[in-house]
Amino acid sequence: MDEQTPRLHVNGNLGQVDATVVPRYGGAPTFARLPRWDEVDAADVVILGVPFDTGVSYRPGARFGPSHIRESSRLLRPYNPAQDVSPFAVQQVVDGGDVAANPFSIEEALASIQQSATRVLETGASLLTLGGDHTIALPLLRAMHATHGPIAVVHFDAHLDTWDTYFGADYTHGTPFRRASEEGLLAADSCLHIGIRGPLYTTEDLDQDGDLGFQIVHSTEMDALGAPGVIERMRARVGDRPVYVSIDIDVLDPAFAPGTGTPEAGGFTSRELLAVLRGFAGVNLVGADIVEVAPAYDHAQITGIAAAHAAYELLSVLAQARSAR
Ligand SMILES: N=C(N)NCCCC(=O)O
Ligand SMILES: [Zn+2]
Ligand SMILES: [Zn+2]
Repeated sequence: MDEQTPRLHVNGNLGQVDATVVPRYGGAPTFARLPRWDEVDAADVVILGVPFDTGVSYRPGARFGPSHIRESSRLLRPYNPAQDVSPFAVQQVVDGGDVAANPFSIEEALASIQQSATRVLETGASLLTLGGDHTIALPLLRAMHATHGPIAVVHFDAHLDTWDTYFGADYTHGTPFRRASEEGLLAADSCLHIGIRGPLYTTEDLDQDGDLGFQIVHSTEMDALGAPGVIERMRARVGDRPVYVSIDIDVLDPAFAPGTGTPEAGGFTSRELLAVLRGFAGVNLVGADIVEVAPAYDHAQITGIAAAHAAYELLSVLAQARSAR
């Protein structure tokens, strides 16, 4: 540990740089100004960045997502009143840096991402990944499956991402959950998309998605169900399976997340997303990603802040599980 940097230190866990001593806008931009992985002996949760966007079909730029989310996370404070937990005090959370993903070979990038994820999971730590485009969910699910068996994916997105191919390519940001399903990585009767909306190619997109076993909470259902109703649907769907949460930031309305590659009108507010994420407390959450943050289209860190807060709620859910043990 850098002796010069005053950090919060609770329950033996090394926390954030003390913002009462070192102003938040200074110092290294690890997520929430947490320690790096190499600054602690052991970690309970590792945050990994995946700067990769070779799988996008429209606006590029999500390769800059990890650094933008980290920069946008400097203001996060130690205690989360919404979940009554201090996510960095009851567990050791660290920033594991970025995966070196080849921008010119998608398959090589997928292998590197899976390898880095596996390295985290082998230590027994939980993994939270900051993307990157949605292609990265596939190698992350490969690693999750190797550790936990069939995974119940709860997928927040405007898009199904169960399309077959784009321009003949198998590995793209519109196809990760089709590939994951074909590879047998998913608990087919327990997966759920939340926030789906917008124009499709044909009605077959929905039929094929249903054939793979997915269920959908459409964005339009939020008004009638509210966050509590969506949480109820999610909890009934996943039961006590190992759950992986994949958040495409475009699940939010472009008003709340302009900085993304394939925006669609009519999405959730950030308040709605955060409320649904809090509903994962008590669910067997084994890992998560937040993807598709493309800072070139962002303004005033709107999208980055939404992503950072989504990450904070997920870390708080993991903290609750740990303190309940
Ligand atoms: N944003 C993600 N992950 N996928 C969107 C793909 C939509 C399309 O190109 O038609
Ligand atoms: Zn999307
Ligand atoms: Zn997506």
